[in-house]
Amino acid sequence: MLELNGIVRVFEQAGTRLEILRGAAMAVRPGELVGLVGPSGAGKSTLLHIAGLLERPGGGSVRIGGVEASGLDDGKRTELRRRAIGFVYQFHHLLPEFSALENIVLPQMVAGVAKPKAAERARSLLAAVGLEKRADHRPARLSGGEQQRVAIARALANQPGLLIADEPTGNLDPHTADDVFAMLTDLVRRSRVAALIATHNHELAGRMDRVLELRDGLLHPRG
Ligand SMILES: Nc1ncnc2c1ncn2[C@@H]1O[C@H](COP(=O)(O)OP(=O)(O)OP(=O)(O)O)[C@@H](O)[C@H]1O
Repeated sequence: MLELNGIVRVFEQAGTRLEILRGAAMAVRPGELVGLVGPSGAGKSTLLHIAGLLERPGGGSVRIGGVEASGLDDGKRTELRRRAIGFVYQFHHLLPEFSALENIVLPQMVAGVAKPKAAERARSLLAAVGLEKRADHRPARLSGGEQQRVAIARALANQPGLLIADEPTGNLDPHTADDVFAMLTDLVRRSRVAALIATHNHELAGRMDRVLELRDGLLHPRG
């Protein structure tokens, strides 16, 4: 579902060249959970931005569902990103003035799904993350773990083939992180999404199918 080859990214800072990615390569299959670890500043977020078509690499190939993204113009890249990729971040980024249900309905309506169908899917996703009774709550009335569950349901609203998550449980206490992570992995496996998840939590990383370590600009299999 996701294939990266020879990914290069160089930043220029005050006259210094920072070679953050120097030919990183990886692939994630449908239903597979791949963990991404590495020291702070190694370039994990940069790699996720490139894999998520939010940033263009300085070199290399990004294929999403067999489509080579490098040759696409910005409009086509946005279209591919909206159709094929769901994102979860450390902070939920839910819209505060909308309910949990509406937060999951809206991205579907943007993608052209009619409201009744979008609401039906949103309800089933809320049930899948154990929040069917919280459908009408605004984010401020949900706990941190519940907010993150809604964010995960929202990321899966348009049935993406690829889920990209950057520290999805990084803002939660250890017990809640554990619960949310278990729910995320279960949902990913059941919906056959390919998932690439960056985390500093080595215990959670160890529960994924594979772990890749980003070091010196390259990806190394771990374990
Ligand atoms: N737009 C930019 N311009 C210049 N340097 C950048 C830019 N974006 C990232 N960097 C640098 O690239 C390096 C990698 O950053 P990145 O956020 O990808 O690391 P990370 O592995 O996700 O770190 P952390 O685990 O701390 O979140 C850092 O040294 C950062 O300062």
